[in-house]
Amino acid sequence: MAGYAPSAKIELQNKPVQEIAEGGGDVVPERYIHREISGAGSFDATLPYMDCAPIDLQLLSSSSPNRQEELDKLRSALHSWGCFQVVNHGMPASSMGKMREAGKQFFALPMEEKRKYSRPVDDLEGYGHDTFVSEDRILDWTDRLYLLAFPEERRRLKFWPEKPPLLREKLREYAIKSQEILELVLNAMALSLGLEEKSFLKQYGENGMIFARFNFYPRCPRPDCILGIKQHSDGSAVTIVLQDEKVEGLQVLKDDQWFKVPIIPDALFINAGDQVEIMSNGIFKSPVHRVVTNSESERLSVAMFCTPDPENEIGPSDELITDDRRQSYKKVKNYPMIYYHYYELGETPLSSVKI
Ligand SMILES: O=C(O)CCC(=O)C(=O)O
Ligand SMILES: [Fe+2]
Repeated sequence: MAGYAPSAKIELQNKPVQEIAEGGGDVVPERYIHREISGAGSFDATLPYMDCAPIDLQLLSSSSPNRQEELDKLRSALHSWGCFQVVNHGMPASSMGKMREAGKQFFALPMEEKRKYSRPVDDLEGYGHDTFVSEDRILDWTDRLYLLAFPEERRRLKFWPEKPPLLREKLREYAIKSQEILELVLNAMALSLGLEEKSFLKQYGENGMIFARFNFYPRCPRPDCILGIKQHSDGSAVTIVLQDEKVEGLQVLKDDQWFKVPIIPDALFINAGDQVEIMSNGIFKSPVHRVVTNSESERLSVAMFCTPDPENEIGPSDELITDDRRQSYKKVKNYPMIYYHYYELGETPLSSVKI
């Protein structure tokens, strides 16, 4: 296969993707190649777009007579897609722009500057790329900066880049706003299912955490067989994604068909994570999604993974367990631990807690 270089495997597998990409040429290490899907048009640009109407967050949490209609829209989007785009979310467009700018400026820094924030092998936080214990896991064409961003007092600033100065300041603000959005969304989710408004937020707990992940996808010489992020669902309760303002790449699986997520200016993309699928007893889906690469443009996104208090027990709400709908998930604590264990092995984490 053209561009397939087995001999490069050991030498290159731990390099940042950005360095491989900057090396030029179309030879990429074997560990990035999805052989089962390689071939022209695998990640076809002609795929349909996800055609789900954006949700108005302000309306969801208002006392307007149109609120119920918006709650119904939310329930239907989460049931069929597991995700939606949100407008009127309260995140200033300027904050969104600054976050993208900060991320782009960070990845544009010289490697030695970025390496000051490298993720240690036994840690989740810091700058780095995929590392898998298992040799046969295919690697993602992305470099990342992963930081616990909320609550503020739990930040580990040694991983927070000093350059560009914009990053620390803007991420701090962005995380506080993200927590507000999360709370509104969890409450609306519960209400839309006829539950007590705070029931999901109570499960989430007061000691929940938000992890920010800047995903940088360099230009890729083989978009036909290399993925920016392989298909997965998120281990969070809710993920709030700030997409690149120009470059598409995110795709969602629904009924065995991939759909492209369109770029809607000033909207945020929100998806349920596995823990909301559990709380809703499977009524809401934690969608399988992936990111494709492209050879023309790099792409940057920022995902905010809203993660319940690891001490809290997460489980299907009692009211959602009925004669017609049996309990489909076990109660879990610290689900991300379970998630990473199965993800490493290439298995579906959520299956391990299904009854
Ligand atoms: O880059 C994106 O648009 C989504 C990223 C994503 O799915 C993730 O970080 O889990
Ligand atoms: Fe994701």
